[in-house]
Amino acid sequence: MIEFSQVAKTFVLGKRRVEAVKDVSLTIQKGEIFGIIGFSGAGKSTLLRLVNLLESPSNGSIKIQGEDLSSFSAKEVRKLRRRIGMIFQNFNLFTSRTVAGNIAYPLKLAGKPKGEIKARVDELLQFVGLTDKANDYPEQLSGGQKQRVGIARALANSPDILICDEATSALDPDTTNEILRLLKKVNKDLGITILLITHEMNVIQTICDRVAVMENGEVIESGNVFETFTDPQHPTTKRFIQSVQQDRPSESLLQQWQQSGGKNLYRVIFKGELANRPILSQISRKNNVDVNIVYGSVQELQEKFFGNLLVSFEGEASAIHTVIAELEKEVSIEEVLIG
Ligand SMILES: Nc1ncnc2c1ncn2[C@@H]1O[C@H](COP(=O)(O)OP(=O)(O)OP(=O)(O)O)[C@@H](O)[C@H]1O
Repeated sequence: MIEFSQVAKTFVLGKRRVEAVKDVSLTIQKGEIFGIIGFSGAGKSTLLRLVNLLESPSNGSIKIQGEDLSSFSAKEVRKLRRRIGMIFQNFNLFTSRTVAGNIAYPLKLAGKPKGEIKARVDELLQFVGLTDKANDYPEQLSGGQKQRVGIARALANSPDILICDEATSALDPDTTNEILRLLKKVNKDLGITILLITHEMNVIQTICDRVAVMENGEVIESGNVFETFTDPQHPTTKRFIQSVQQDRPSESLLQQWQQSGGKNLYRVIFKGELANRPILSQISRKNNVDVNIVYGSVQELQEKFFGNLLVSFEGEASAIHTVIAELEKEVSIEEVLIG
């Protein structure tokens, strides 16, 4: 659907060159929700702006449904932009237009007849749950409601792709989840491919199918969200995941545990259907070892279980050894170093 091949974007500012995007190759499939995560300055916005040709690449090519954007005439660029809806962190609504007026705007630009515009606006208001706010002005709305208007406006011309630029970064956690549910509905019910950028791992975890992690203009890791969460490779990816996982208690609590005579701690990671089997208790019981869960969580990720537990064992040293060796055959287990 969207194919980046060795894409680079360099800004030249006098004698300074800023390599905002370097050698990015990614394919976003039709119908998926693809998230790009990275810290500030990683190059995410630049990459998005290349998709609707607000910027053109310095190198490489971008194709949408097989068409190379570099060959587009001005007219084709205008047509392309109609196929791509966009929503923003700060909503970018027209303050002097009503909710209905904001949603009608792109339809007017596209030259649609009045009756058709009215019907489409009503349909979109219903889709985003704002029928009763049609005649309000943006300043009368909450942040979540403003973003709903932004989404309705982006959908007006029935795009194939929706691009979301930090769409929930200005919202509180509850409103963020509400907007993420709406984006999921846009994807599922309307079949629209979503490309989003964010610095919040929660957004990736909640709605994305696949993710790419960017740093210094490069994609440092990409893949399926479940695999990336359960087996991150790059230290930056691990940092993002820790921000939503809290997979170990604070160092001071760990030291208290050790000082009070606590046993060695092990991290046990269960994935998918393994979480349905009582492996920990079965293997421990068979070897006459007790298992103590000290910290951790079991979460749902992409409709699969993902367990991340800190445990200690009590029993004969050789029996504990056997338990760990048997567990290693089924799950990921490693000793947690303290300090
Ligand atoms: N028009 C521009 N001219 C010069 N440099 C730019 C321009 N746009 C972006 N940059 C630079 O390119 C780099 C990547 O910026 P970009 O905005 O793409 O990152 P980002 O990951 O989206 O960060 P943020 O979340 O803070 O927007 C930064 O160093 C930025 O200063």
